Amino acid sequence: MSSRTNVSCLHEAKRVAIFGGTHGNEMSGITLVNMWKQNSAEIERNGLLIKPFISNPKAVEKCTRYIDTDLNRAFTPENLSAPDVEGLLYEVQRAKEINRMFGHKGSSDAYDVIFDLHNTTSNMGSTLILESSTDLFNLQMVHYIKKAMAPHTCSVLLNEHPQLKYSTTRSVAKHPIGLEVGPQPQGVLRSNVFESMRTILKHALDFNEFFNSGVEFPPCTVDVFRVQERMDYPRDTNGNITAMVHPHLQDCDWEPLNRGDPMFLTFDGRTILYEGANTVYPTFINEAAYYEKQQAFTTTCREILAANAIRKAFK
Ligand SMILES: CC(=O)N[C@@H](CC(=O)O)C(=O)O
Ligand SMILES: [Zn+2]
Repeated sequence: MSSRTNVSCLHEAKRVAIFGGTHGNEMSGITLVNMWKQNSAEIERNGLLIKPFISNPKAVEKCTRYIDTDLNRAFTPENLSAPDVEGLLYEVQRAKEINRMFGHKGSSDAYDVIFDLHNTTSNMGSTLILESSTDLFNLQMVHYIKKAMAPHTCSVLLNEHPQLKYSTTRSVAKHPIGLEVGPQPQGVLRSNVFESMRTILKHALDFNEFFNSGVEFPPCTVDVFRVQERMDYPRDTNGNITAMVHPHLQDCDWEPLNRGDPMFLTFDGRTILYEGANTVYPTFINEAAYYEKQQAFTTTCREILAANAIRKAFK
């Protein structure tokens, strides 16, 4: 036992998976994972069992986001407990398989960490996605990664919203963490995006190795962007889109959007302004995969999270 009371002692995090191809057209994660499946030297760390894994191989083969339904929304209690009958949607079947291999979700047998590698068509740069503001291990990890990446920025998106949170593939693990790097078109590999993702993952694995070796991480704070609201495109009565993201907003992910700022440009040249009372920080602006989800961008607010000091509990 530590003589200090302010250090949280956490269970060691030994089993770590790296998922690529949760969406079959996001090429950086797919390429990195396939590379590491062939030669894992780069991702090996002392005291860690690391498994690179293609999560939606059929979608990867077709270079499409999904076959029947979005795998990264499929890890609901209903899907995971559905009986194994013929005719299940491919991704529901796959979610059940992944839950058996890396879960079970919510149980003590689950993998410790799943890094899920994604690309966005939005100009978000390097982003880490968290699902909980109270996961000390993940908060300390993103703090470590942000520091290691400096002077390059690495934003943290906190998706903890009661209605907007979704049942991700990584949610099977005790410590789920998403990596979202852009801009990169679907089906395209860009070297800068590929290299950023590779560097973030290197730092993430280093953190994990240090933690398991017994290193103590001091208290820290993390600047995050907390998911607030989904904004849809303007539509006509038939549901067809009538406007585009305004040129002043396009590519301005993470930059403040104030009341009265341009938001959309209609096809007939009219500007639609943002009318919310508070300043928000938009992200996933004009993400290609979100047209089908009726989402032009996500608004977030800034928040500073504090994390206790942590170290591994001695057995
Ligand atoms: C563009 C994209 O696929 N983004 C991911 C974000 C995440 O992993 O939470 C998704 O919607 O599933
Ligand atoms: Zn994705």
